[in-house]
Amino acid sequence: MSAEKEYILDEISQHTTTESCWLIIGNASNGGPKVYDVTKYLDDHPGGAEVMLDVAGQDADEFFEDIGHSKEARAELKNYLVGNFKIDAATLAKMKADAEAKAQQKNSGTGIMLIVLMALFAIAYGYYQTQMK
Ligand code: HEM
Repeated sequence: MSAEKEYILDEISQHTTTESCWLIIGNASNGGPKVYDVTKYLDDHPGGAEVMLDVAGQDADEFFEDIGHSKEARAELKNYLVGNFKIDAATLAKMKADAEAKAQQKNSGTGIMLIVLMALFAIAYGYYQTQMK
């Protein structure tokens, strides 16, 4: 079996037009990010060419998943596979930083929730105490 071709972001990001439109789709849950040349599919896409051109040359996985594409759409996708997305050191570092920033946001969100919950509990307890007297 020949090894699948690998592309780095620098190369993928050149393909952003109706002449040549590439997308990165895929994540850890479905075999990893892969590169698709969807140029020929632009006019056939039921969601229109514009949405695909908006994310051309980039990681479009989140957009692709958010729409909730059907099984048929996922099968169609396979026809346009050109290779794997090779994450270079700079992209990996950026993805790590983004993930950490997101995780931190989540944590601070949980922290605030905890404080609000404790405050509510304190009020409820105070109320309970006054009612018991
Ligand atoms: C090669 C990649 C893609 C394929 C093969 C594909 C295929 C399809 C298909 C078959 C549908 C019809 C509904 C369904 O069967 O799920 C659809 C709808 C749609 N797609 Fe895609 N799609 C691709 C990429 C994308 C991307 C990257 C976006 C967004 C950035 C997108 C946005 C949409 C939207 C907005 C609709 C319309 C949904 C609706 O009307 O409810 N698609 N796509």
